[in-house]
Amino acid sequence: MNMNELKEPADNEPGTKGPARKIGPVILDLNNISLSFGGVKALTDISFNVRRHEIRAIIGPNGAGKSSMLNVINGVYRPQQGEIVLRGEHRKNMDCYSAAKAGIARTFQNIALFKGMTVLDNIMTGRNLKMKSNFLMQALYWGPARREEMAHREKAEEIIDFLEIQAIRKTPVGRLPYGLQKRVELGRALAAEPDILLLDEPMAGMNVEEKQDMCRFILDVNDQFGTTIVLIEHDMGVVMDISDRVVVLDYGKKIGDGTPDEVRSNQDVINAYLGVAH
Ligand SMILES: Nc1ncnc2c1ncn2[C@@H]1O[C@H](COP(=O)(O)OP(=O)(O)OP(=O)(O)O)[C@@H](O)[C@H]1O
Repeated sequence: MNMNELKEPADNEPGTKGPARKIGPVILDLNNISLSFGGVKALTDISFNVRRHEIRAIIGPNGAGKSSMLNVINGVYRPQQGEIVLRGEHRKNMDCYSAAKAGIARTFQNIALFKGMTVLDNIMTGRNLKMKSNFLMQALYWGPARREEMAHREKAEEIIDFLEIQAIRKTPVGRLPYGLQKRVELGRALAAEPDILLLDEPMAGMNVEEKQDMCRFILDVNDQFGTTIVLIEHDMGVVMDISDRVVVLDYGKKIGDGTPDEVRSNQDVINAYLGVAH
């Protein structure tokens, strides 16, 4: 079977996570994306789509181009070729600000939090784009600014409850173990109330128990908030368990695309993971 001739999943067909979940229409389309850094071709003519409410994994060996792909989606990198279609709107180039405004949030491979600030304050930074009052109003903590701040804090507290981190809400992030810092980073991304959440190796460096917790939170975010999730993950067990569809990159090229079962039995994918010479 040719993995590139991917069958579009119908609502709730096997491979989706359960009867309550509805995979919707395509929300994000990446068409013929190519990206180079000088002589290094990070991505070559990559096309795939993401459907509303789905959990879409990007996998591949080290250096395959996975992080570059996320960076293209949220406008950190501008591809030399190709285009992004977000909710039917063609965007030749995406920048970070417009991606965030369009409801795309992300976490990073290496934790990017303010280590000296508390969990609550770090999560509050995720509300930045939603804040309407200007710096002076906030500094004076005046009228509408005060009401607005309270509403944002309430939202941050809701996220803290959701992620079960009430006990550490006042703890500086730098003092927390790695697994909890990753959870706080997820919290900060959720604070932006994203429509599409990009997770770059959310379980890297975690022990088994921490991975199980993170899997549960990712599935809950997807179920309860309906958030579309695009994740890079090296743990194949996790990828195969929680993803609806998986795209596989190798040396910047797409070598597979399909349900976990389809990808698992794709010979090109098996070769890439076994290190068969090109
Ligand atoms: N900013 C950059 N400048 C130069 N080369 C880069 C840059 N970012 C990525 N690359 C190169 O692009 C290629 C793809 O890198 P990328 O980080 O996207 O791969 P990856 O699949 O995420 O790898 P890993 O699993 O190791 O994180 C690699 O050859 C990498 O060295």
